[in-house]
Parts: sequence; structure tokens; C-alpha cells
Amino acid sequence: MGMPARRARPVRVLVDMDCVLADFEAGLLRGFLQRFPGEPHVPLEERRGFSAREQYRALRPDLADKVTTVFEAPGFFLGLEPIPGALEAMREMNDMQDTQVFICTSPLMKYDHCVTEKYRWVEKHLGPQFVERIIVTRDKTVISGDLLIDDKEVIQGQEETPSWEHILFTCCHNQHLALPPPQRRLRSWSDNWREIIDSKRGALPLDPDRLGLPQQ
Ligand SMILES: O=c1ccn([C@@H]2O[C@H](COP(=O)(O)O)[C@@H](O)[C@H]2O)c(=O)[nH]1
Ligand SMILES: [Mg+2]
Repeated sequence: MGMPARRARPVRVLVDMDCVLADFEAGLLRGFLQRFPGEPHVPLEERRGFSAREQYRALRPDLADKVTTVFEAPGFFLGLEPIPGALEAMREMNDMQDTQVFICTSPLMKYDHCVTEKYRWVEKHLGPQFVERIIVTRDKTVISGDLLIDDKEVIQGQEETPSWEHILFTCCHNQHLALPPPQRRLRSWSDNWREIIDSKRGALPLDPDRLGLPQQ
């Protein structure tokens, strides 16, 4: 008979929203061109660095505030298109055994529309079961997880050694970066995200059931 089966701890995956699930960069460029036709802009192939605001500032100082008005406007976050393959990947990940999925996203400081629209976006594209999985935080380092899939090249906060491994999700603004080993990339949702999740299973405390070892 033996002892009741004990399961291994699930792998907890934190998935960023802007540029990973929702196409922030394409929405921003589209909105900028509509709002400020005739002004210089940064084509997606030329985006460098996380902050669009700073790159527009470098192009011409007054463009920093102009580009910011685009992503602070009502309807901006709700209107973003899903990143190709993201919704299917999230549903599949959520159905995987021994896997917990959370959406981990940072709000704007000017949060009026951003926060509610992020919730509405998730409900619209992924459904209410994912709304329960939203974590909104300006500091992702204090959230515990095994993996954080995020397009931001450097993620810093109060916790110097976050529990998660940061997987850099490729986006126009980070595609040129050479990553310091052993940092890993996910090039798109067609890339090997399942393998990355499975690579974390070996690092978890071993399940005696699966090894045939006596349980304590
Ligand atoms: O130039 C920019 C570009 C983006 N933002 C905001 O940062 C967060 C990104 O959140 P993540 O969770 O890291 O994806 C989002 O609120 C963007 O609007 C910015 O402030 N300036
Ligand atoms: Mg992001």
C-alpha cells in the first residue's frame, strides 16, 4: 500500500504583459503616428532600450511628452493587439500539470486608465480565470516564482536576489542585446517555452514517489 502520493511542487511562471502578451510597441507607434502625423518617429526596427519615452526624447526633447500622452490616453492598453501565439501559449501553460501561471505586470505611475484596462484586456482575451491570476506591481523582484518571462532587459527592485530566473522575451527594443551567460531568451511564443518550464522541474525538490524512495 505505502504512503499517500505526494506531488512535486508546481513550477510557478510569472508572465509579463506589455510586449509579452500585449503588443505595446506596435500600439504605441500606431497611436503616435495617428496623433502626431508629420512628427519624426522611431520605427520599430530602430527601437533600442526599454523606454520609448527616452528614445523619443533623444530624437527631440519635446517628443518625450508627446509619446507619453499616447500610452497614458484612455483606451490605449485595452486596444493593444495580442502578441502572436501568446493567448494559445497561456491557455496551454495554464492547463499543464504541476504548473502555476500568473500575469505579472507593472502599472504606469499615472495609473488611471492603465490598471483597469489591463484587467479588462485580460478578461477580454483570456477570460475571467486569468483575471484571478493578475499581479500588478511596480516591483517584480518581491514576487516569488521560478520563472519571469519579461521583455525588460534589467529588472531591479527591493529584492537583490529574486527567486525567479528572468527569461528575456524578445521584443524590438531588446533584440540586438547580447545576453550575459547564462541568461536565456524566449524569441517568441513559437520558441521553446515548454522546454524552459520543464528545465525548472529538475531544480525542484525531488518527489519520492517518482524515485521509488521511502517517504518521510
Ligand atoms: O517608455 C515607456 C515604455 C513603457 N512604460 C511603461 O512601463 C510599463 C511596462 O510594464 P512591464 O510590466 O515591464 O511590461 C507599462 O506600464 C508601460 O506603460 C513606460 O513607462 N515608458
Ligand atoms: Mg513588458
